[in-house]
Amino acid sequence: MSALSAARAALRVYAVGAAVVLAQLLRRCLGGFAEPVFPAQPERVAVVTGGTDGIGYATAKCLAKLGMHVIIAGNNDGKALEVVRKIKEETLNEKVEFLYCDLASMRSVRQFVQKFKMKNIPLHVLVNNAGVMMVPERSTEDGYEEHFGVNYLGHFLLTNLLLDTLKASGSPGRSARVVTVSSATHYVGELNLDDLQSRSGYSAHGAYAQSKLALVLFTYHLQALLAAAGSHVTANVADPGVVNTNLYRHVFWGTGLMKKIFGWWFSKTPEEGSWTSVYAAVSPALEGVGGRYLYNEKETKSLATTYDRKLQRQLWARSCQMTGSADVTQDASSG
Ligand SMILES: NC(=O)c1ccc[n+]([C@@H]2O[C@H](COP(=O)([O-])OP(=O)(O)OC[C@H]3O[C@@H](n4cnc5c(N)ncnc54)[C@H](O)[C@@H]3O)[C@@H](O)[C@H]2O)c1
Repeated sequence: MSALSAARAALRVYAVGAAVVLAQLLRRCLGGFAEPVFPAQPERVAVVTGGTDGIGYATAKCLAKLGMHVIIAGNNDGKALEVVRKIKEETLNEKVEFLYCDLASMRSVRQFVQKFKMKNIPLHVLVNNAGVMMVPERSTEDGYEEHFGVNYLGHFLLTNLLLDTLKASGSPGRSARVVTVSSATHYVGELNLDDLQSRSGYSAHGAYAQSKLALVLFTYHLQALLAAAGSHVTANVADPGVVNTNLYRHVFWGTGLMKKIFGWWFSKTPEEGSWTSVYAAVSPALEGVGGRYLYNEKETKSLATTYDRKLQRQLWARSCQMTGSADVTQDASSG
């Protein structure tokens, strides 16, 4: 990517961010974000990636409050004990735990799944929440560009490895659910199938937006495969809006400063940012409903390209190759 294309990618990301911020400010002036009422979820099990921080923490806490057994899958093991203790204390739910999972390592993702499966418990909700944003050019353990590797491929592999458990846990009228957290930046993302790893030139903004676009394409294709197989599992995308978290630690210093000073005013709180994920995870209105892009707890349209079935299939096939995964949903649909 040339310097000009990188600057264009950055401008596009900032433009979409500014549009979301303006809409959020307007909403604040008109009364703000009202906390939705979610039904209790006893006997249900959820895995939340990146649940030690930000939106993931708020999601894990909210699900625990609803009575779910919550397993936080994360790489922030330094915080794990404290986070689990806090959630247990605040929700009076003892069924909260942490299992190490570094999405930048396929080996770690596989180990996580192995440990999870050894528990012999069902899985009703998988929230693919963890993410990195605008990190300097770096590679994952497996040699993939970090945004693509962590945000997208790590979750692709995790979901595929957990699909059999999700399928066994869903039932007619009570589907298991995959919730994948994307972002408004997907609207300005471009998926370059010939250069998914940004080898021809790196733009942190472009790479983040591409990973978030890939997650939407992934979700829609997953939903199509699950529906074709008659599985009682649904897959939806949640867009949290602009949320006051540490995700912005790598942004341009001027933007970071603005966020520090005025963030409380124009951003959602992590709790507000988690509501769309929780809505996707538990709302009765979404029973049996998949393949939706959800924003502010409502369905909305994603970028036109995300509905391109051919592109979805191409990305899926490439992702199977890159993660060394069998196409388990295909197997299931034919079996
Ligand atoms: N904050 C926002 O404004 C915003 C906007 C749109 C979308 N999102 C999305 O919301 C999700 C949560 O972001 P956040 O704002 O809470 O950020 P955050 O930085 O507060 O939390 C991110 C979490 O992801 C985890 N994580 C990072 N790398 C990981 C790895 N290799 N393996 C496992 N876990 C890893 C971190 O440990 C952390 O727990 C992300 O997917 C982000 O892209 C956030």
